[in-house]
Amino acid sequence: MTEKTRQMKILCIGAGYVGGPTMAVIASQCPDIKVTVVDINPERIARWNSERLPIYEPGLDEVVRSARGRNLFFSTDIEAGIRESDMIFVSVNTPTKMFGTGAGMAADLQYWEKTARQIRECSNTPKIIVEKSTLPVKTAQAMKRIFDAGNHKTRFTVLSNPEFLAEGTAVNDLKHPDRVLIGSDTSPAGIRARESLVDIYARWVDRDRILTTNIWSSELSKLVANAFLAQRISSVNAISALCEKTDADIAEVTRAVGMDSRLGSKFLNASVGFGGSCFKKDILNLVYLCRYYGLNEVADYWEGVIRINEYQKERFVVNMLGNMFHTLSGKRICLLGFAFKAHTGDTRESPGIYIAKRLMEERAKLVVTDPEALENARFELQGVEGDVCYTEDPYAATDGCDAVALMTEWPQYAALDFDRIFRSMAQPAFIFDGRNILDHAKLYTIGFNVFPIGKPALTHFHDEPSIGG
Ligand SMILES: NC(=O)C1=CN([C@@H]2O[C@H](COP(=O)(O)OP(=O)(O)OC[C@H]3O[C@@H](n4cnc5c(N)ncnc54)[C@H](O)[C@@H]3O)[C@@H](O)[C@H]2O)C=CC1
Ligand SMILES: O=C(O)[C@H]1O[C@H](OP(=O)(O)OP(=O)(O)OC[C@H]2O[C@@H](n3ccc(=O)[nH]c3=O)[C@H](O)[C@@H]2O)[C@H](O)[C@@H](O)[C@@H]1O
Repeated sequence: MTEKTRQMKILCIGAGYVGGPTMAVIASQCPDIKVTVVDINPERIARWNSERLPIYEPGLDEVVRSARGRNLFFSTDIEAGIRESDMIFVSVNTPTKMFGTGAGMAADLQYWEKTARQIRECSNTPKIIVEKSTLPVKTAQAMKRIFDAGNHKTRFTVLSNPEFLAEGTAVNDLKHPDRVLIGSDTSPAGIRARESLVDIYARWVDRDRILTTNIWSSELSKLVANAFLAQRISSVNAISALCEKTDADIAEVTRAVGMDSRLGSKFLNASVGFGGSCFKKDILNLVYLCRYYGLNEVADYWEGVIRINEYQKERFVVNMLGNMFHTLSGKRICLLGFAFKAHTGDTRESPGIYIAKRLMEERAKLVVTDPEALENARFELQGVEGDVCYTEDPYAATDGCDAVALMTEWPQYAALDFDRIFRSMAQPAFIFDGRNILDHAKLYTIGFNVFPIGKPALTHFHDEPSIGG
């Protein structure tokens, strides 16, 4: 092949929830580009090469199957991948740092830095390095310094291209993104690198949805997007507490508020709290950055989003305890769902983890059920002292229970036969709907004592409540 027709080679370091699906979609949209995904975790790579992918994501199997072995490859040979690639996406994890300065707040950049050093050592040809992981603003500067230090072999150009996919809808989000964001510097090499990444996305994304910005705006926009999304949920959840005190109904309030076109109706569902690997860590990262720059009022403001989320989870437990006669000791409670949201098996930072631990502290006996997340649920709760068992069958899980606490909004849970469940439960039977997806009036009629979020409770204990249809 001549230099002109040489096949472009993309490498992605990090075969996780972002690296795997993102590269699978790029490979399926660009059959002429060779896409390789590498990881230090051999089991993960083996799963990507198997029929049982390491993550559950609707539509992902088909996309992977269409490209794997053709122009999509999963490998543990990171050095070979680096050597042969033109463009390297780095999609390693950037968790909250748990030690030293910034512990519990700053992003832990050790995986990123190790990767940067490895890239530098193994590169003999020019590389475009794409920040795919979510990173503190100014990381690209640190990366550039690492790449340039003692490097006389070749040139590196760093771009920021944060990912906005949400789990459960990742394939659709990647195929039809609201926007693609690419940050670069304005040197000729920066612009050239940016244009080559724009050209890749432009194969399937309208050019007017591909935003190009300076690199710091791009890095910061990712943190801000997540902070705004989480802020919306904490705002709704804060108001749900007020609704419960005033007999207002959070669904009616959010409908009325969301019909204002300036606010919009999406992402206004009250819940037991937000989870997922990113909202909390990215806001903490933002808070840390603000404090680092001496912006303490700004930091306090964003920290409030997390405080409300913690409060919402604790409120849920206290509500269960108070309504179940102030003791959960020895009571059997079913956690209906454990994933942090529906349509994923991911349980990272799932509110279910906190609720489960608190309920076990109260010496309740737990039965955890979830259609996709049981393996991860077991992992999250390993070593936690208490009585917990797991089953995929929701009817077996609720059998003999005193209470059901709905944690995840799996649509199949709304369609369960609650007459049957009620008959199999201890009496009085309680349902705490942490996602407001169940038909509360119907559950009440069946005989349950029903506790939604941000809506009047429906109980059989006092005067007949007005359930208002
Ligand atoms: N999970 C999500 O929905 C989203 C995540 N992000 C961001 O993307 C980044 C990655 O997130 P996930 O994919 O969820 O993480 P993940 O933990 O699922 O995947 C990261 C992978 O990187 C690998 N890795 C770590 N160090 C490595 C090294 N030195 N060399 C090779 N592989 C290495 C790990 O073994 C792991 O498989 C994070 O910064 C996250 O904030 C951004 C948007 C969405
Ligand atoms: O950076 C990331 O990791 C990603 O974080 C979120 O995606 P994700 O965490 O996968 O899922 P979301 O749909 O945002 O839900 C997050 C949490 O908020 C909860 N939620 C969501 C919406 C809502 O109205 N109410 C609510 O409680 C969900 O149940 C879930 O626990 C963002 O939506 C993505 O744009 C972003 O790329």
